[in-house]
Amino acid sequence: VERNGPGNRSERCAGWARACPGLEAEYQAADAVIMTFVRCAALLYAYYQISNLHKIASKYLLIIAGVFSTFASFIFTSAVASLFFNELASIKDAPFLFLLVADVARGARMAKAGWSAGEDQGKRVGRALSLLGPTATLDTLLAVLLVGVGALSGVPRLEHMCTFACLALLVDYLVFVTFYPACLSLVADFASGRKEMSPDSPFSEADLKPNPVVQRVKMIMAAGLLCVHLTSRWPWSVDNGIIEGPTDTLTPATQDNVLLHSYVKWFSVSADYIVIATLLCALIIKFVFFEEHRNWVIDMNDMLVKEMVQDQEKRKPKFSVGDDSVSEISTQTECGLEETEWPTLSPSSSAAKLNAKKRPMAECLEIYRSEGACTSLSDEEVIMLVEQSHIPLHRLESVLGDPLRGVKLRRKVIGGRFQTELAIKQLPYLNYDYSKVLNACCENVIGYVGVPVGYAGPLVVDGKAYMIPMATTEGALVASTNRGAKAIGTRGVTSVVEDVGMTRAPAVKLPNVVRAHECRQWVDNKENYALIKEAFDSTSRFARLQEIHIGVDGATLYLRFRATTGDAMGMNMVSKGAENALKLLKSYFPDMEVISLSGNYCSDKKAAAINWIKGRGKRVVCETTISHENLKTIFKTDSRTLARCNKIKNLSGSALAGSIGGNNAHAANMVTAIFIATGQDPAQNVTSSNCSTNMEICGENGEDLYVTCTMPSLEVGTVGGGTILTGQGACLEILGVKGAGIIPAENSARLASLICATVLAGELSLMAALVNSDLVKSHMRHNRSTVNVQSDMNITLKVPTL
Ligand SMILES: CC(C)(COP(=O)([O-])OP(=O)([O-])OC[C@H]1O[C@@H](n2cnc3c(N)ncnc32)[C@H](O)[C@@H]1OP(=O)([O-])[O-])[C@@H](O)C(=O)NCCC(=O)NCCSC(=O)C[C@@](C)(O)CC(=O)[O-]
Ligand SMILES: NC(=O)C1=CN([C@@H]2O[C@H](COP(=O)(O)OP(=O)(O)OC[C@H]3O[C@@H](n4cnc5c(N)ncnc54)[C@H](OP(=O)(O)O)[C@@H]3O)[C@@H](O)[C@H]2O)C=CC1
Repeated sequence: VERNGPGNRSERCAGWARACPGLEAEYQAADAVIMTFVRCAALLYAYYQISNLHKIASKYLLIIAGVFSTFASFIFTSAVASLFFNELASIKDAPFLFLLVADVARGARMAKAGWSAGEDQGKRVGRALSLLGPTATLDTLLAVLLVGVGALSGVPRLEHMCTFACLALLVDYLVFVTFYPACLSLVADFASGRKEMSPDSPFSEADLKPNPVVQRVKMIMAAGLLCVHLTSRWPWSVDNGIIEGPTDTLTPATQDNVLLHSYVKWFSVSADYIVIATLLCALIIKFVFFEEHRNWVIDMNDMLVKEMVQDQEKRKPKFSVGDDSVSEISTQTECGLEETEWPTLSPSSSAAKLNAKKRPMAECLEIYRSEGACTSLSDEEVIMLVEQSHIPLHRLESVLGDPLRGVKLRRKVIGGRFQTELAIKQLPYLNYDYSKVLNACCENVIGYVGVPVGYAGPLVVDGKAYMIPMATTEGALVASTNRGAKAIGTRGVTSVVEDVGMTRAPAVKLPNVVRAHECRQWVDNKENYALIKEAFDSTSRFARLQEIHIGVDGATLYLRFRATTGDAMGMNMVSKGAENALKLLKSYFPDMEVISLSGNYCSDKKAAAINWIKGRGKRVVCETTISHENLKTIFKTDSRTLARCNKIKNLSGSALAGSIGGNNAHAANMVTAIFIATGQDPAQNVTSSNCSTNMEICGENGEDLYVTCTMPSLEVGTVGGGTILTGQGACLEILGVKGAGIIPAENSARLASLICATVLAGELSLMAALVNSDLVKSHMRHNRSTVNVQSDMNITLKVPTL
């Protein structure tokens, strides 16, 4: 390659790591233009990578992969480059180059493998490396050959930069296959167990498998480029026509010429930097203010939503009925979305809409299989794959890497399959954090049901006033509880709580009653119990076995494991512990058969006397005294009437009905409303509503009322289960019991005492309504809507003629 410089100077400037003499002096306009172009391209490429990264992985991965792989590789490259380049400072474009060659997405994919939930992160990183390694090798080879072409360009600075870029690529590759996975395994190990850092979608090896078609194209390109390099760098072709000129032949200029030359040089350099600076500012502004991200963005769709809200008053929708997304959004706003909170629609869904042409099935399948995900497929294409059973409908969230888009597409598929589009559109789905639901609270999600939350209070419990959130659709319930809280007043409720512990009772069968008896005796032995306890406790940081109570039925044993579970309700925890304990027991009794991990002697979610008698979860007792004055003014009754009714209704009536744990008026009402509001398992209202309400006259003249509520089996938690959801978490926060307490079970015990105190308030108020014959009247006022209920006038009762 030959190049003529100023002053008729010829200079050979091609080849690996060969310095270009007089580089600074020969700052040409072409050089500046090319360099500006390269820098702009680098910035745009980096911007593209950053704005696309979140599709691959969560923000943690973005931070790990982005910061670590770019920064570490840059440091290593600079260190290696200093061995080849005398003046490292001359490579001032190195950062730009690095932006161009670094493949952050590759790093993010591997990070995802190490970060996904589950065990053996280290192994998965190794597996990811074995899958990504060959592609990374081919990519690096191809990139080196491609960038190496720049080193033949004849533009000095570009040649210099390309040489550096090749070096950077090789170092980056070495870092990626050695240092990076090692660090990743360490970080993943360190972070394992921190649930909040788990990624939003599980690791799938398919994510890492390369597209074979692309691989083949890359290999052909690499072969072609190799030929170019061989012909350009082969000794006989390089020698041909090369003039090894003097290194510095600048003609001495006049004073004016020198000045003019420096102005021109200054201007070209400044212009170069002005272009870069302007581009950088524009990109930053675009990214911060106009770009679409997962959690905070206003995109075009949101603008449509805003317009819809504005149009709502006029009741004239601007959009055609066929526009599915808009009509759904319209439903949402009518369902009561706050106008300031805009739903986040997935970037891919809006992008997908622009991609009007649906690609053929085979092509979509190839993309899905090669990427292991559907991020680059349009909504229609994804639905096509679902309908052809290539994607299970319940895996939508994970293959899309976008929970909201998963829910949205499932609604479409279900709506189409069962002709329920119109009904499904009435079900809200926007403005909800589905990432918390995934793998924790619900499957096959198509939306959510809003339940109104009211508050009762202030209710004073153990000297502190609380506002009690209650989620219910039973009108009059909150009003009633509120009245009870008012009557209790500042005297408040006093509570005592005992952490009984959660139970799980597997049913195990032995060959005969003798063996069953031996087994029972073995478990009852203190030393053996210690072994079982060790096995049980090893499964959790918080679950601690307290007792194994054994029920016998012939040769079948029911081992009722009872364990405290910190601030969690604890069903998953005790089940896990019991399973491990059974493994140990089986090693001593190989002839023991585990019939079922739950033998109904626990007893969970079914009415059973055992929980009433032995307790389950938290046992709470509350008491208060209502003054004669409050009974008269607030309840419009007196202590004798209430105490008498309580005896006849809650004690004798329930006994006559054969009720167990039902010596109360409506404890289940308050229990369930608070359960739903605070993310408890609603099905556990069965056992949790066990309550004995007692009322006695008291005071000097027997005009005050002493009331107690005893609830032996409140199954509640402030961590785990539905408590992690945003709204439910907010209600726990209102009560000041969100998450784990400072001492284990502190928060869950407080929640239990608040529920029992609320039950007491509700019991009082309903009893008062009953003795005053106010029940029907109040429910007609608070509990009967005129919407959707046919007017009485229009109903004609047709009496059949005989
Ligand atoms: C979880 C399964 C279903 C897995 O079951 P599996 O057999 O491992 O699942 P699979 O991957 O082989 O898939 C089989 C099918 O299950 C469904 N399926 C599979 N995964 C999903 C998903 N993510 N979303 C939606 N559907 C799913 C789906 O239909 C799928 O077919 P496909 O559609 O793939 O052709 C199974 O292990 C199971 O049923 N477990 C029991 C869980 C349960 O019932 N829990 C209730 C709570 S327990 C309780 O509260 C009360 C208690 C226990 O205390 C009462 C007592 O004392 O007894
Ligand atoms: N499996 C079953 O048979 C049944 C399950 N359920 C469902 O189980 C879920 C509730 O199970 P549950 O075990 O309560 O909750 P989780 O399964 O969510 O377990 C609680 C998790 O929180 C961790 N944790 C962190 N801090 C604390 C703390 N301070 N106190 C206690 N645990 C803490 C525990 O750690 P660690 O891992 O160390 O234990 C555990 O991983 C509900 O969704 C319910 O619907 C309901 C009935 C039956």
